[in-house]
Order: sequence, then structure tokens, then C-alpha cells
Amino acid sequence: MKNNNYGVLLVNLGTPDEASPAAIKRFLSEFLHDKRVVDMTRWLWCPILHGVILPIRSPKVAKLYQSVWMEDGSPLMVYSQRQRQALEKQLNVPVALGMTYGTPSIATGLAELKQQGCDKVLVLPLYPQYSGTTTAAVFDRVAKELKQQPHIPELRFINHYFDHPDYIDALALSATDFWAENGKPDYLLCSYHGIPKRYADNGDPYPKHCHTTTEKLAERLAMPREKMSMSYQSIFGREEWLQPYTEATIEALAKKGVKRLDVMCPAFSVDCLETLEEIAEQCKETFIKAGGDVFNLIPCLNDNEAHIRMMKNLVTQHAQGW
Ligand SMILES: C=CC1=C(C)c2cc3[nH]c(cc4nc(cc5[nH]c(cc1n2)c(C)c5CCC(=O)O)C(CCC(=O)O)=C4C)c(C)c3C=C
Ligand SMILES: [Fe+2]
Ligand SMILES: [Fe+2]
Repeated sequence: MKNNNYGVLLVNLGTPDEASPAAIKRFLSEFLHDKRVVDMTRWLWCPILHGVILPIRSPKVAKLYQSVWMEDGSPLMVYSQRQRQALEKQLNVPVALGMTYGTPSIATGLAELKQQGCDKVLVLPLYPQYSGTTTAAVFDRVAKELKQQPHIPELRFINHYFDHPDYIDALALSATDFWAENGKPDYLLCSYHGIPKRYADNGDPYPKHCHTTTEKLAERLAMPREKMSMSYQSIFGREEWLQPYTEATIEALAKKGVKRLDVMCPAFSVDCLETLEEIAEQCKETFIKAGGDVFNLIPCLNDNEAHIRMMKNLVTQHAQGW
């Protein structure tokens, strides 16, 4: 490996260690205690979280995780580990994995890089579109860990890559590769993870980033705009989230006569519960029930070649001068 003393910390959201209600409760408790994710005052939120959400949601969500669990663990973890390995091979510098919630933590990832002699760290949150709920939460955890260290590494932090040409190319290639094998759909829907509308109203640029990704992808695919649109999935709680909602959009498309629908999820760097279960299982059922015939989830970029090449280029550009 090259010895220019920099290392890469790849960060994603995290996932439970097991598909059991207890492991899911531990994971959700850490995740849903983060004020970046749920900003409600603690005296109001903690009773709802401990009294209702954790006891009711954990066993329910455990069944969903069980339906997508892979031989080597949670899909999010399996694909993230493959990304780490492939990027390290391509870059020839140390690459560590850290999850904002659960294991391996950001602290563990930073410690691994330190142990490998890296005195410069480039943090790459695997969220193409910036959101305070995800990207800023990564920054908080990195800062919290480094606050405790007398000698901190030189740091660089990638805020977003929603419009990076190599990211758009990787998305376009994943769609065209999929269509080369499976034929083209009547309609392509880009489904992004949602956030509360209030967060966007207060300045979170996430929806603007999602719009730009969709526009650039449509252009790159030369897709007629009446055959492609975007929506937001994974709504949580009672307040309004970004609209249009994915499930309602899918139902409306089927009712309008779309027979074959392909969905891709550009905000997810790897396949996970929200793509493999919510989209590929629940949304498929909604589409078929509403009159659709064929429904496909185009896999996330995961560890595919174009994605790793994009990550390598992104890192190399941000590490210039190191
Ligand atoms: C409570 C509010 C939530 C916000 C805000 C939120 C934003 C957000 N999340 C992702 C990416 C992922 N989320 C995943 C799971 C997940 N998300 C929430 C809630 C919020 N997300 C919950 C409660 C869960 C757990 C599952 C459930 O109980 O429904 C995942 C998948 C994790 C896995 O183990 O597979 C990802 C990835 C983004 C990108 C985002 C904002 C842009
Ligand atoms: Fe609490
Ligand atoms: Fe989420």
C-alpha cells in the first residue's frame, strides 16, 4: 500500500447486528435518539420513543429484516463491506468502514486508520444528497470522537456528490445494464428516502439535491420526461414529509395504465431494508394490486465497478495535495 499517510473513512447509516427484536431495539434507540434525526424536545420525544415506538416497532421491523437478511448479515453491512474492500484495492490506501449508528462505529473506523499510520483522514459519507439528518449526523459523530483525542488527524469531509458526473454516469449505467438484460419499462421512478417537510422548509437542501440528481439522470438517459419522475419513501411518524410519496405515486401510475414500472433508489448507496423490503416487496404488491403487471427494483450501485470507480475519483479529487 502507498504510504502517503492518508486514509478514507467510508460512512453509512448503520444497521442492526441481528434480525432480532432486541438487536433492532438497540439500533433504533441509538438512531432515534439523535436530534439530527428527530428534533423534538426530549421530554416530549423520550416517552413516545421508549413507551410506544421501540416496544411496538422493534418486533414488527424484525420480521421485515428477517425477510431480506443475507447469509453474511444485514444487506447494508454486507454491501458496505464489499465496497470498502473494493475501494481499498482500487485506491491502494487504507479504507475503513464506520457506521453513524451501531457497529462498526465511526470511532472504530477512525481507530483503525490511526493504527494503520494515517495522520490524514478523508471522510466520505455515502449520502450523495446532503441532508442534516444524515451527512451532518456523520460530522457530529466524527467531531465527538476526535474531541476526546489530544492529537487529531488532518481532516477533509465530503459533503455531497449529488451532481458529480461519475455518480450520474454510474446511475445511468446501472439502469441501461438492467434494461439490456430485462428490457425497458413503460416508466422509471426515482424514489428517494424522505425527510420531514419542515426540515426542508427550514433550509435542508436535500430535496433540491434530489431534484438535480433526477434531472441530470433523465438527461443522461435521454428519457422522455413524461416517462420518468421522482418521489419520496420511508415516511416515519405523523407529520408531513417531502411529497410526492412513493407508494401513492406507484398506485397512481398503475391506475393510469402503466404496466411495467422500474424503480431506482439513488439516495441509497447500497441495498438495504428500505429498498429490498419497502420497494421490492411492499411497493411491488401495491403496484400489482392497483393493476400493474411487472415491477422491478433496479439494484443500488452497491459494489459495482462504475460505483467504485466514482468513489475512487471522488476521493482522489478531494485528497489532492495529500
Ligand atoms: C425518524 C426519521 C428518519 C429520518 C429523518 C431518516 C432519514 C434518512 N434515512 C436514510 C437512510 C436509511 N434509513 C434507513 C432506515 C430507517 N430510517 C428511519 C427513520 C428516518 N430516516 C428508520 C426508523 C429506519 C429503520 C427501519 C424502520 O424502522 O423503518 C436505512 C436502512 C437501514 C438498514 O438497516 O437497512 C437507510 C439506509 C436517509 C438517506 C435519510 C435522509 C435523507
Ligand atoms: Fe430517551
Ligand atoms: Fe431512514
